[in-house]
Amino acid sequence: MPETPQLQVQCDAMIGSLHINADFTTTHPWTVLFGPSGSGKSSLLRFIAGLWKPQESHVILGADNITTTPVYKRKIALVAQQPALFPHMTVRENIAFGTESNQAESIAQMFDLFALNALADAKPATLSGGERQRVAIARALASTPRLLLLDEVFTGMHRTQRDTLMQQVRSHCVAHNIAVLAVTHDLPEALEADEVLRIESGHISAQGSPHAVLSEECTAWIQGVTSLREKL
Ligand SMILES: Nc1ncnc2c1ncn2[C@@H]1O[C@H](COP(=O)(O)OP(=O)(O)OP(=O)(O)O)[C@@H](O)[C@H]1O
Repeated sequence: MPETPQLQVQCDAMIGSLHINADFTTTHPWTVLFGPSGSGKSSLLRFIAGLWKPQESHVILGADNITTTPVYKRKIALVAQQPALFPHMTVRENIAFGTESNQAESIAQMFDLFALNALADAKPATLSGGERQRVAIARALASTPRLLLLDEVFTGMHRTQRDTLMQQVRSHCVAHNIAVLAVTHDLPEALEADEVLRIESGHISAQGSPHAVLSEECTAWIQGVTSLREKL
C-alpha cells in the first residue's frame, strides 16, 4: 500500500545575506515550517519546488533524488499566500490549466471538495480572497502532486474558514498519500501539524511534535490570555 512520501532536504546556500543551512527528513503527512520573518522559510520552499537551484544542495522525495529534476516533472505543487491565478481565465480554466487530459476526474473532485461549482465560470477578480485561495489550492491538487507546499496560505483567514479549508486539504492529502509542508507564523495553525520544524536564521533548530517544539510559544500565549482575563 502506498504511503506518504518521505521528504529529505539538505540545503547549504546563501540567499542575499542569509546562509541557509538546513538539513531535515520528514515522513509525516502534515509538517509545518515555523520561524520568524526572514528566517528562510519561503526560500526553502522555493528550493524544494525547484524554483531556486543552489549548488551543494539536495532534495529527495520518496525514493527519488529530484535535485536536478525540472520543476514540471517533480510532482510538487506550491501555493503562495497571494494566489497567482490567471486573471483572464475562469475558475474552471485556472483549475484545469497544466493538468493532463486523464486528470478530468481529479478536476471534478476538486470542484466538489472545495464547493467551487457555483464559481466555475467566474473570473478571479470577482472572487473574495478566501475563494481565490480555494481555487489556488484546488489547482495545485488537481495536478495530483506527491508533495504540496503551502506558503502562509491560511494566514489572515477567519478561524472557521481556515479550519474548514485545512480539514478539507488534509483529508484529501491523507487519502491520496500527498505529503504537505506548510509555512506558517500562526501558533494555532502550527499546533494542528503532525510535526513542526523550527527554522531560525536559515537553520533547523528543532524538530518534533508541535507541543514539544512550540512549548515556549504555548506558555507565552497562555500567559497572555491569563493576563487579559485578569484585566476584564
Ligand atoms: N531572490 C532573492 N535575492 C536576494 N535575497 C533574497 C531573495 N529571496 C529572499 N531573499 C532574502 O533571504 C532572506 C530570507 O527570505 P525568505 O522570504 O525566505 O524568508 P521567510 O522566512 O519566508 O520570511 P517571511 O516570513 O517574512 O516571508 C531574507 O533576508 C530575504 O530578503
